Amino acid sequence: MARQLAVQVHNAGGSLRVLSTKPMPGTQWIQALTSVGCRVEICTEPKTILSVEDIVSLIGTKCDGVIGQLTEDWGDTLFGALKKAGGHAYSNMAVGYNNVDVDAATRHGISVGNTPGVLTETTAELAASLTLAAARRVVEADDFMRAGKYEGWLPTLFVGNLLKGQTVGIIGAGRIGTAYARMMVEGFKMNVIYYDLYQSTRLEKFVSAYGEFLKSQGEAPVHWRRASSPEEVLKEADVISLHPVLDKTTYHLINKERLALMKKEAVLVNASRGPVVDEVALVEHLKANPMFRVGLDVFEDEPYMKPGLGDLPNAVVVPHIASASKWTREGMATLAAQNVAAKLKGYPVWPNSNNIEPFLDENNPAPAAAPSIVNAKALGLPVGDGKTKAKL
Ligand SMILES: NC(=O)C1=CN([C@@H]2O[C@H](COP(=O)(O)OP(=O)(O)OC[C@H]3O[C@@H](n4cnc5c(N)ncnc54)[C@H](O)[C@@H]3O)[C@@H](O)[C@H]2O)C=CC1
Ligand SMILES: O=C(O)C(=O)CO
Repeated sequence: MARQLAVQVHNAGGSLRVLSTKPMPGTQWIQALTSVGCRVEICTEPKTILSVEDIVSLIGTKCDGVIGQLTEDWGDTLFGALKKAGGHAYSNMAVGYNNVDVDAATRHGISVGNTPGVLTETTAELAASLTLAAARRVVEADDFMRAGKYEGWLPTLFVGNLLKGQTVGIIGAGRIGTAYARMMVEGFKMNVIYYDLYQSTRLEKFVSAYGEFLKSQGEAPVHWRRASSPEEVLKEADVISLHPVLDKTTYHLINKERLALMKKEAVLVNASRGPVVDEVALVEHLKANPMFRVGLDVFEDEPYMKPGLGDLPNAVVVPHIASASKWTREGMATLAAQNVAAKLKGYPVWPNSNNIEPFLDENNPAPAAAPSIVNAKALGLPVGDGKTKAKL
């Protein structure tokens, strides 16, 4: 029998019971649930990652909805337990949902929400931060200063890579990949080559227009190119940033063979999911190519790094913080709560998950809709008109 885990309760008399497996930032998300009559129970256990058994215990015998985390294994066992407890709604507090067996949720008639859009710029900014930190060896230099090794300016001290006029490669030019590309184009006048299953017309139009602007200023224009394979990107780009979803087509997308195609002094950034990169092959490549650099926010075996990665000076590593801005994390919590609240209230699905701004305005009623349900079609859920306003 799993021990009783500590919870914090809001609106104790609420007719619907919604569990959050972790405390989340802000209060708007709690109001989104209590305002529609939910009792909200927040697990306050200090344990970083709850087990399936922990969550089954928290769900108990009556639970209408759950907000969970990307570190949790949401599959047949948990959706079966939620279904058995009378539940209908689940949401990840994340846009990525590779930790969720969506088919299992659908089989149990449970909606699966995610939180797109609210973390796009925050994540892209962290990827840009990792790009600069890796390209200009900031962490190595910081360590050097703190160790008291600085004896004065030298022509060759921590020489890194210039970004201006170089080529930035994007693999996965969706919301975040496109936002990152724009930052690198606007900020450093980089040329773009991207690979995605779909054409990114927004990115292409932006780079073309910005190139025309630069020409009007008497400056060299920037260019874009859509690659027909990841290999094209890896061979041509000086900086490559990974922003695809993690699925069977992107697992180990960067492997030993593709690393060998990259320029010896390239910078590789990963703020998508760790398993997109074969991390063992990456460690070997970093050891053999000291001028090759990486900036990593995610890891194949989170929270652990593959052996040797943490010892390498040409690797910048941070603990999955790409979406960690106050506005974004509070917004993720709000969207996740609204996904659950809307499903429990029988509201339709929002028609455009790429425009979630209306759900984040604290001064106006949120739409009476679920911001983003990834199995809405499979569950036959109605899609709203995008106009119905009501305070969730
Ligand atoms: N490190 C962090 O804290 C964060 C990580 N993420 C990760 O970033 C991912 C992307 O997020 P968004 O840009 O909002 O999603 P998105 O759905 O807008 O973009 C993902 C892109 O990947 C592309 N893609 C899918 N399979 C591909 C393949 N085999 N090769 C190339 N491209 C492929 C899709 O066509 C799409 O354009 C999320 O799924 C999540 O895993 C997202 C937010 C924060
Ligand atoms: O939203 C996601 O997919 C994350 O990784 C959260 O930062």
